[in-house]
Amino acid sequence: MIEIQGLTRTYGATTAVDDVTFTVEPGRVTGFLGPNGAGKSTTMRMICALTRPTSGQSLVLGRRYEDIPNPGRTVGVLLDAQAQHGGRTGREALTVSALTMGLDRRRVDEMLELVGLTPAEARRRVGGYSLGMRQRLGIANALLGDPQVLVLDEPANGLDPAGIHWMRTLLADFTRAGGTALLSSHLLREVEVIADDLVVIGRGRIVARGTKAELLATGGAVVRSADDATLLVALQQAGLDAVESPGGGLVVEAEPAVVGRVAVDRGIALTELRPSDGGGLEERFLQLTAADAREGVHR
Ligand SMILES: Nc1ncnc2c1ncn2[C@@H]1O[C@H](COP(=O)(O)OP(=O)(O)OP(=O)(O)O)[C@@H](O)[C@H]1O
Repeated sequence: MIEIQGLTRTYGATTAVDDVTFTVEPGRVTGFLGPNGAGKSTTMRMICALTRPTSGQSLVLGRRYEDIPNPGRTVGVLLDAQAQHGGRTGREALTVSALTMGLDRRRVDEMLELVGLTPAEARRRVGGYSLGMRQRLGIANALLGDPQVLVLDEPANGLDPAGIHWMRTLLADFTRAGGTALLSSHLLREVEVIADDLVVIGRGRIVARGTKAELLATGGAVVRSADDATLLVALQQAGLDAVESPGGGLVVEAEPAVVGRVAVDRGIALTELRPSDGGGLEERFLQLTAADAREGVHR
């Protein structure tokens, strides 16, 4: 379990992480979702004691990370797959980690096989690896010490759909055995596929958390009309939380019937009206973070 309580980090006038509280449960994959610059990496770095919190704390299995002896045996971490030493081969990189942690070298071969890096690939220098291969190596490195907890920052970045499916299976096996997994992503589709629970962050603050099913169930409505600008004002005047969807139309935090009633009352012809659940987590995510996305970095 990871328990995060009131975690805050400021850089000068910027509050990168703002009073963040959530729990990552064992036996489940928790997706940490947010647009670029939302504060995911900073939060994960604070969990792993690489960044000092301005206030608040995080506990991994009841202890501060810095108080865990030989932490790689307890917490597997992948923070930046690109940052791996380019001059070493994949096998050498894992061997160095294994020796540092006091592990049997045989563990290296097991992990290479687990992440699907062939012996020939493992003999190549990491500098020549694709991003997907680096991610696999980084995951092998995180799993090397047979940890109970995984903290993975954007692990699916660079993986193709088959790679993402592979990761889902790998993390499902890990959590089925009682492991705790926290993984971040700014790509909703990845998280939708992989995670059981979700924590959504925008501009350093938690904007939603719950099981994936819960967040989808409270999805609101998607609406398009002959005059979206007028409809937006009408919905907001009716006290509803409505925002423009980057994909066109409006996302409204209300039942479709309520949205339809406002449109009828104002005489606005609708061209589309449906529960946003049908569009998956993406609309929900955009709806949740639209107001919180940092200017110019929301995608
Ligand atoms: N060392 C630092 N110095 C100054 N500002 C920082 C530092 N690290 C992060 N920030 C700022 O804190 C905010 C959150 O950044 P962070 O990297 O945690 O976001 P993120 O959600 O991981 O984004 P991304 O998906 O782009 O990696 C950003 O505005 C970033 O510019």
